[in-house]
Formats: sequence, C-alpha cells, structure tokens
Amino acid sequence: MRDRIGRAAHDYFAGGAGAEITLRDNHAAWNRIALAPRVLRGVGERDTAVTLLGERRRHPVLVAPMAYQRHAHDEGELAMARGAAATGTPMILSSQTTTAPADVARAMGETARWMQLYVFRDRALSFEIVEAAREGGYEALVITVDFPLGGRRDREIASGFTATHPTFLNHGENLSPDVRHTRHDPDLTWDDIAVFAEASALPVVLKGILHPADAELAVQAGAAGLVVSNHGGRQLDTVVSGADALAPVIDAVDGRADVLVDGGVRRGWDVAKAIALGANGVLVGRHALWGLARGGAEGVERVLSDLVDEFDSTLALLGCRTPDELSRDHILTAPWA
Ligand SMILES: Cc1cc2nc3c(=O)[nH]c(=O)nc-3n(C[C@H](O)[C@H](O)[C@H](O)COP(=O)(O)O)c2cc1C
Ligand SMILES: CCCCCCC(=O)C(=O)O
Repeated sequence: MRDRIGRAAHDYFAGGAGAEITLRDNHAAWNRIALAPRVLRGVGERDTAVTLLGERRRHPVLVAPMAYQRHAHDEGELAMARGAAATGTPMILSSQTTTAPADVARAMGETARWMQLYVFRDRALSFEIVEAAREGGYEALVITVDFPLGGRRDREIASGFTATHPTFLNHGENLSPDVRHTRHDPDLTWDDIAVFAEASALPVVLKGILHPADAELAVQAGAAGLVVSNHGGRQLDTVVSGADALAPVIDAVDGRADVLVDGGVRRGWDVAKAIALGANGVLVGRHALWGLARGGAEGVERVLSDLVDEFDSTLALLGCRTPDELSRDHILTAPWA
C-alpha cells in the first residue's frame, strides 16, 4: 500500500497517536470478546436490517468520516460513495472532504448520507459545512467532539504528510500538520452543540464519546445519537477502545439515543459483538479506506459486501435471524483474554 499511495499518505491514514497502543488495542479488544452461540433456532430466513435515527437501513454498518480521501485514490470520496451506495451503506462525509458534498450526495443516490462537522475557531467555516449538509440533503449532522486539538501522531510527524488536495473549505491552501491541528476550537463546550443543532435543523450525533458521564450529557444536550469512538486511536494514546467503552455508555444512555461504535471493526463478528452489546450501528474507517486505495469504488464495494455477508452468516451461526435477536446473552469474556 505504501508503494501505491506514497509513504506520507500511508502513514497519515494508517497511523495513530503516540506509540499506537490504543490503535492496536482497538481491534484486539473485539477479539477479547468471545461469542456464545445458540443452536437449533431455525435461521434459514434472515434479515440484517436495523433502524438508525428512526430510519430503516439494510444493515448496521456505516462508513466513518475520513479526511482527504483523494490521497488514497484519485476519485476519493466519489468512489467511496459509489462503493457505499452499491451496498446500501450510509456514508458519513468528513468535513475535510476533498470532493464537494453536493457531488458526493449525487453519488450516494437514495442511500443515506450524514455530514461530519468540525467546529473551527473560525465559525464561518463550520457554518459553511452546515449549509453544505442542508443543501446536499444530508440526513444527520455528526459533530466530532474528541478533537479540541490534533493528537500527537508520531508516525505522521515522521513522514510529514501535507494534505495537498484541496478540501471544499480551504479553497486551495495546503494543509500542513501544524495548520491541520490548530484550526479547531479548543474552547468548545456543551453549550455550543445546540447552536449547530438549530442551524442545521438536522438530528445531531456526537462522535467521540467514551465516558458514560459524557454520554449522559450528550443525551441532555439533545443528541439523537452518539458514536463511542477514540477516533481510530489517533487522538490520545492509551485511551480505552470503543469495544471496551461501549457497554457502560449503552447502559448510561438507556435507550434515549442511538449508540454507534467504531475503532478496529474489520470482521462480521466484530459487528455482531457490537450489536449484541446493545449498539445500533457500527462505523468502519480504515477497512473501507484500504478498499478504496486498492480498488476505488469496486474495492470499497468488495470490502463492505464481504463485511455485511460475514455479519449475516455470524447471525445464523449465533442462532439469530435478525440483529434484534442478538443480546448480551451471546457475549462472554474470552478465556484467551
Ligand atoms: C485517515 C483518517 C482520517 C479521519 N478523519 C476524520 C475526520 O475527518 N472526522 C472525524 O470525525 N473522524 C475522522 N477519522 C476517525 C474515523 O471517523 C473513525 O473514528 C476511525 O477511523 C475508526 O477506526 P478504524 O479506522 O479502526 O475503523 C479519521 C480516521 C482516519 C483513519
Ligand atoms: C483542520 C483539518 C483537520 C483534519 C483532521 C482529520 C482527522 O480527523 C484525522 O486526521 O484524524
């Protein structure tokens, strides 16, 4: 992959914060959960559909927001959108998209798209994102709350990645790591969430919650959903994985909002574990991105359809016909953990 996209882009996409302990643990944490199947339950007819933010979706997988996708493939977010749409997978478009949100919306067709928002010191830029979301028919605003500033990413610093494909916001300027990591407003508080909820008139999802007390505050702030996430291990090294943070957050939310999770999701059984713990949906980041880098829209389609097929067969092998039938009854702490 390094040869295909260059070392700097590769290390930007693949890398995490610090010594990448959390990055590695994100996938390992799913593997620490063992599954306890039930048998003889008549699972010939199955349906992977779930309800997310009140809408019925074909399956619980979404594409996570990821910046600068043209550095992975020439067609960037457009190819990601086509691959996602081909598999009925909602896509969350990064506010650092290198393709205009309106063009991505067209490529998604009837498939749901949500828009991710970074709140910058320069609020006008953030309101441009909100406006683009409204104009492009995006169905939710995903406000990322774990980025008061950029995490210290040793691998990215060593490789010196600079985003040279312009985003729709920065009007052509190159984004060196210094610029990328200091544009955000570190003074953002819970009070600011309502301003963006009101301006967008869209359901708001808060991405980057790990602590159950913050999950409670998110519900109180009116969030329709939240994403349990450590930003793919890219912000603060040694923080808890999404897999380990999930159950306490679900218990705190107690059905008052949708709960999604990300970090290290690679296999259909990872998705099943998340749903069994009580999540409504699962975001995949780098797994989809490597599909994009390898094969454009077709590469994304392959990765996502394999993941959903594997989720479907995991349902059968656990004795379930639908995601609703998954429960904590199917979960054990792995003896190998
Ligand atoms: C290259 C890259 C860029 C990302 N850019 C964004 C972004 O613009 N906004 C955001 O909220 N999260 C961003 N994330 C975090 C992802 O949305 C997601 O939380 C994370 O990738 C999930 O972990 P996974 O890659 O192991 O699936 C990015 C992640 C990666 C790998
Ligand atoms: C001002 C640009 C910040 C881009 C951050 C993208 C991201 O979330 C990540 O690299 O992680």
